[in-house]
Amino acid sequence: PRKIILDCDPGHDDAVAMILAHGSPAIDLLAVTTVAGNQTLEKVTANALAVGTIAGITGIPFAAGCARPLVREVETAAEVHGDSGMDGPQQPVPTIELDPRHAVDVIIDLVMSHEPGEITLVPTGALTNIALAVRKEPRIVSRVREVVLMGGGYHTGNWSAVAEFNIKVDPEAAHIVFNESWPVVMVGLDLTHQALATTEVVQSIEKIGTGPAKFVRELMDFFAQAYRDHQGFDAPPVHDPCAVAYVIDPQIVRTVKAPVNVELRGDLTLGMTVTDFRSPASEQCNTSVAVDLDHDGFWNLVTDALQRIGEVT
Ligand SMILES: Nc1ccc([C@@H]2N[C@H](CO)[C@@H](O)[C@H]2O)cc1
Ligand SMILES: [Ca+2]
Repeated sequence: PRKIILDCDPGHDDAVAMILAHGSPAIDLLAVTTVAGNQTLEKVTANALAVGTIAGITGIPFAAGCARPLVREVETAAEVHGDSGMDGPQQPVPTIELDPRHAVDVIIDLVMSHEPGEITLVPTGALTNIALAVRKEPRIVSRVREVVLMGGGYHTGNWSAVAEFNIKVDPEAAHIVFNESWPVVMVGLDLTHQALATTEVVQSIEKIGTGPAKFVRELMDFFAQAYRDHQGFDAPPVHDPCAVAYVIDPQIVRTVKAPVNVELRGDLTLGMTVTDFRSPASEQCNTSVAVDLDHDGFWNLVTDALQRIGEVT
């Protein structure tokens, strides 16, 4: 199985990413780390512990990271995720303890204690923790197998006309991550807007009939309403598990090699992941962007993971 660290800001879709990573036999989830984004660090961390409790994610470190972006002020997405950051389902009292270490140190400790090329980083929130980890311990760059991040978009934005939330809330961190020499796979909105939780999808999840499945169904109900009200979508795009799905089965997501860099100075374009498709990418290009999703294949991974998790007492 692929060893991953999931750095997230739960977040309805982060919660599904956690459950997919935990339930998939192709993934060995080594740690869950949190970063401020969808809601404050305190709230997204409480949500991560709640999801871990509901899905039975025990025996691995859950560690909180940065409470704000490297340079800018915190910006949350409360209108989409609600005041708790994961509105909708009833939240359990967490039975999982938070690791006392900072997320950045957990990431560094894990990467430096495993063989080079063993660990894949899967950030599904702002890139603040990843950028700081690189600055504190630059040697992780050559040891990480690849960074598969949910964020950005080559022709779409959701936090401005041209920028995506995870990148735009901490563009300096994103600039650092995209400009290191490690392989980066950008699973952006162009891809994740294909991962719609349609009525059929939600019904296939509900049919599983377990507590975790009910939890996901309730998450989707809230997310669907928020996306209908604020973004004019009939069904909500479930962004974050797409990054995990790529690690599970790269066939599920078609990618194209292309140079990507992050705009830090534009008035209109701050946080844009500028992608250069003009000519075939050079051999040295270490970034690729996700283009096409196998929709049925993707949702089958999610329902399969929920089936494998089964009931959690
Ligand atoms: N409108 C909106 C804003 C932020 C997010 C979060 N940011 C990413 C999508 O932009 C995902 O990681 C998701 O958790 C989703 C929707
Ligand atoms: Ca997220």
